[in-house]
Amino acid sequence: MRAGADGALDVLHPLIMLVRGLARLTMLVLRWWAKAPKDRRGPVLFLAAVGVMVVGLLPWGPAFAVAVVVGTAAWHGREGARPAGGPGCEDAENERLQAVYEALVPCFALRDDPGPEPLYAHDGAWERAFEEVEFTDDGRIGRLLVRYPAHFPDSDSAHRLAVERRLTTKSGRDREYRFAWHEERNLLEMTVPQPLPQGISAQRFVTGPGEIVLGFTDAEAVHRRMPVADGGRARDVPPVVWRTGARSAQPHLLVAGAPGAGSTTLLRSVVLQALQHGEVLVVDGGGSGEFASLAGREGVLAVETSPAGAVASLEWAVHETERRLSAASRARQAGRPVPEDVRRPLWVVLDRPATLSHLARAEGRRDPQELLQVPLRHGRAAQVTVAVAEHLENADGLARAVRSYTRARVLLGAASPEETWAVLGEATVSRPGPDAPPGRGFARLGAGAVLRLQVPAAPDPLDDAAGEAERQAVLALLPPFAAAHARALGGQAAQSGAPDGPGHRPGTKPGAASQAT
Ligand SMILES: Nc1ncnc2c1ncn2[C@@H]1O[C@H](COP(=O)(O)OP(=O)(O)OP(=O)(O)O)[C@@H](O)[C@H]1O
Repeated sequence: MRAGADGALDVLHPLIMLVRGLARLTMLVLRWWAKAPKDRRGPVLFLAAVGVMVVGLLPWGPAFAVAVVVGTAAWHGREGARPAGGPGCEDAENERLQAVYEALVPCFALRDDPGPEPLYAHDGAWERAFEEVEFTDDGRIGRLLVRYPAHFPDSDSAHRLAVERRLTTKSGRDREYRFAWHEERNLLEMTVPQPLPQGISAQRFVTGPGEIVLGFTDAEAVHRRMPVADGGRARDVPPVVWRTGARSAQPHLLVAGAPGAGSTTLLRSVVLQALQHGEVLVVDGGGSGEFASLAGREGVLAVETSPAGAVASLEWAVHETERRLSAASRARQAGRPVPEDVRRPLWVVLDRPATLSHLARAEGRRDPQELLQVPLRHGRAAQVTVAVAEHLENADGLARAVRSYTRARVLLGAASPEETWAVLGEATVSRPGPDAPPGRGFARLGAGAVLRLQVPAAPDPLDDAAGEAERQAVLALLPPFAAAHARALGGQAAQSGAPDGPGHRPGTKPGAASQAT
């Protein structure tokens, strides 16, 4: 019985294909008709009638015309119905698109539009407004190119956000969307982006001096490709590279994130890269010991976890910044090259400083964040880079200087459009989906585009719960322990006239001491 039905279907297949193609062609014509302005319909109808007459008068014209129609219908009907569909599929798609259109009417329609046929009206058809539409295999909108009226204030982010919100709601909130506003053509493109490169571990990235890989982004968002090792395989991925140093327009970094979204991991990844060419002073305000693996390593000046230690180390960083500035200025005046110890990058890395400031105030001490003002303000010229990470919910505990001078920004995890605006200076309704892994978010360097970001995995190597391969990757990047380093640092600081290195404990390794407490 079943074999018989299959046989009949095989015999009827060309006919089914033709009928399907004819139905699709008819839909195309009807859609065009609904979409076309009234004043264009008449002339086109007239031209079509003339064409039919001319073809009818030619000797082989009708036969040729039938052959063209059959061929076109066969071509259009060659692909079967999509899984979501069958005959009802197009109806369902039309319904979805009409719902999206209706949702956009309040944003785009003018109350007393003088035009005879406004693009957006409550009884309007989506066909006129949506230039291109693509559906995914499961019947959901995958891409939409929306034409909007010229009066829409597309440079106003609140208006843009309202449109993006409605599009997201009507297209399904459980997915991430990317919006591209083409202001010069009054077009808005909504796409569902491909997943970002994931699971890439910390490693020696192929970068130039002063370049730090924050993570990886969409292929179409950046031109650069970077070879990385991913689970034993080499692949090229599009990186988000932050340029630091004297020529950088964004010399300092602020990472804000939901708890557990991976901001500490990003700082650790930054420190591992910074240690390749410079020295790092770490202040761990969370006090959870997540930077303990760095203590005592070559190039790590201190790992402070207490308000007292943080204040002492940051006071040293202030003096060191000033020393570098005056040494560089003296060298330039004398026509000498800037000394090597002034050109060597110094990093001041703070995780959760708001907590530390709170504790310092409670203990009647100086707020450690106050001391960041000098490195933030003058660090660029002194090769001093500041990187700060804070939980979104504590972002109001960040000092003004931190908020003003950190122009490289990263936002990790779920955030409201308002929080996104506060961190990135641009609101977007798009957010990592519910299944997004930690380390997913957005990056913005200065006034550049907001880029989706996946941070490489760089877990605390002392964390037993982390994956073995990722922990080993971090351990392989850690510099060796430096027993003599603290003594050298004390001597160098004494020579330069600055206080005795971070923590003011001459001859000791302040980071190791303070981490141990
Ligand atoms: N980019 C990443 N890739 C893989 N795992 C990650 C990534 N970022 C973070 N993780 C994992 O997610 C967990 C939380 O990370 P992390 O401690 O960095 O987040 P956090 O935002 O600093 O959290 P907290 O609220 O504890 O301060 C850890 O187990 C970490 O290994």
